[in-house]
Amino acid sequence: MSTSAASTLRTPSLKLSLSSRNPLPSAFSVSFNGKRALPRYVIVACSGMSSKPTVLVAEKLGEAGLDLLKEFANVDCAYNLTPEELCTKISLCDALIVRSGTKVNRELFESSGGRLKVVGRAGVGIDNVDLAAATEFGCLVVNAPTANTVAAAEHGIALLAAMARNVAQADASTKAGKWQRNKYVGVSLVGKTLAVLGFGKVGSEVARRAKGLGMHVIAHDPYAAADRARAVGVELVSFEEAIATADFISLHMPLTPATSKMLNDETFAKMKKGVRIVNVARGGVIDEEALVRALDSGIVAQAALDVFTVEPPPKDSKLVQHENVTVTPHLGASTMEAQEGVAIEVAEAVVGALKGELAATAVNAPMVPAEVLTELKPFVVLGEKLGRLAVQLVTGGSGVKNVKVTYASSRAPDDLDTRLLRAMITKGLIEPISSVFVNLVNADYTAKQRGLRIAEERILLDGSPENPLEFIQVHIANVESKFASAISESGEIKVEGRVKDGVPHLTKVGSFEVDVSLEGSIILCRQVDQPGMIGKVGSVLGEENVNVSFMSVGRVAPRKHAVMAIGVDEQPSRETLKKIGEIPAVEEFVFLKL
Ligand SMILES: NC(=O)C1=CN([C@@H]2O[C@H](COP(=O)(O)OP(=O)(O)OC[C@H]3O[C@@H](n4cnc5c(N)ncnc54)[C@H](O)[C@@H]3O)[C@@H](O)[C@H]2O)C=CC1
Ligand SMILES: O=C(O)C(=O)COP(=O)(O)O
Repeated sequence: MSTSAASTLRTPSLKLSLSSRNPLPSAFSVSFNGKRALPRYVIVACSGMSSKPTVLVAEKLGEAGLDLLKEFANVDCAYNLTPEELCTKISLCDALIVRSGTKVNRELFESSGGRLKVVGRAGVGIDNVDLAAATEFGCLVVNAPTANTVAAAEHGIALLAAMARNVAQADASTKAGKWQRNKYVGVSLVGKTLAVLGFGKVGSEVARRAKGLGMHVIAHDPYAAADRARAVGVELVSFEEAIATADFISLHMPLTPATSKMLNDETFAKMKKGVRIVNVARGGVIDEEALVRALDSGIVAQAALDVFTVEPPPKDSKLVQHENVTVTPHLGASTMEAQEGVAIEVAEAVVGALKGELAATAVNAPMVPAEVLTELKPFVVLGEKLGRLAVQLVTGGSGVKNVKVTYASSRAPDDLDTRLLRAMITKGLIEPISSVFVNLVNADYTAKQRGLRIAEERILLDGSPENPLEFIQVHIANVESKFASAISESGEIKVEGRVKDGVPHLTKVGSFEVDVSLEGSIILCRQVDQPGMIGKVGSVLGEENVNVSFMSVGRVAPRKHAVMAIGVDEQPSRETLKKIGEIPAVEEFVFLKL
């Protein structure tokens, strides 16, 4: 009998696997290579694939990105598929890469039959991806948020200048053989006020460039930091002030329910007469019919649009055809440099996700800084195992509905990000009792769907905050337990665990203190405390060649009740478990698979 299985473990590098072929995988597996350098921001993705995965590239992607993908996967470049063709193909694909032209909707996830595990958006805006559906289906969505920023900003500035000087209209007129120098007198940019709406990556780059053109730049962004704006020499103002004072407005916010049709009849009415508008964000942030009315009435003197509510817009679109409107066919990100960069950025994210590594640009899962993740690794494993143990102790009652997780730490609550822990505890709680696959992406969603309420509680401990956590407790309320001793004084199933030398341990069951490494499986056994019990149980297991990896006894008082926790490497047969139950001093016992 070995007393510890922990000695061979090294610091694990976290690798979460998710296999679509196995509905109940132990999907959160730890690899012990310890070699990988983690990216700055990390997120857990998924793969348990044995053969080469297949990546469907549905829109044109730069060669450098394709080369990266080909090193790891079978790459199917199939552009201009109809939605029906895409739905048919998707069931054969593990990952899909798109730009803004493909609708990645619920139907597509349904058609994938659970195989699609990663969607890569080769660009920023993910409004063409149904994130709720992706999350429900446990599909990670990654994007390429940085590589096209400058391209979009440069296009915004190009449109601003072209609009102010009627470049497109004058070009068409000149090519038509006319020479209309008086008709195309423009307006100057210098000294004019530009309101940047959405002071994120693109917005701030536009602001920087506009300052260089001598414009007075203000910005509105409810979520942007004032000091970041100040650093560019830009004042953050309210939406009302921005639209009322601007000579030019440039739009740079994402399309969300909150920003949809942000510019509409009501807001156009509050603008300075003769305002000029640039949109390289998303068509949907403008009510396009209202914009036509504002152009006709002269409130808006000119507009320059790269993006439209429906792309491509109808041929007879009044907006596109309007003589005071300059249009481009969604070219913001379309420079050679940006497309090469975006292709590499998205290909790296998709390959990493398929390998089960931690992706840097996840959109529908929490991003946890690498330093934090490195610290939390063993606690994440502990959380999942405690969830698994706790739920297996339930035998009846009103269902697993109310779970409380207690984190005891000497760190201030702000210093402890529990999202990853909560997700993996949820996984541990749900997977043993359902056929649902739970990962970091869909954990909260799945819990909600099942009516499982997970309340989190912190206990602030004195002492050194060196370790992120002292212990984690999982409590399940309003249930009966198949191991009565697991019910705590407050009437709930309670299990507690700690990390010792990097290895998760079970340290409390109900009111009984135990100490068993959380590996393999566990037998919990309550008996009348008396000499020889360890030997008796050990020899029953030994007879069947079941190796005991760890054993500990916790008791309320000498010669009273004691709970023995036994870690076993192999699963004992029914007969062996029955023999343990028949040992006279044994009052109850349970076998739990981790
Ligand atoms: N035309 C094109 O080819 C391209 C278009 N884009 C689009 O440009 C937009 C901005 O992209 P990034 O700067 O990379 O994104 P980002 O996420 O860095 O910036 C967006 C900013 O909008 C702000 N915002 C959110 N709601 C707002 C509201 N109600 N009012 C004002 N601001 C709000 C956010 O706080 C954030 O600072 C996105 O819609 C993106 O899809 C980006 C690249 C190319
Ligand atoms: O990145 C974005 O948000 C864009 O709008 C670029 O779209 P595209 O990849 O050119 O279809």
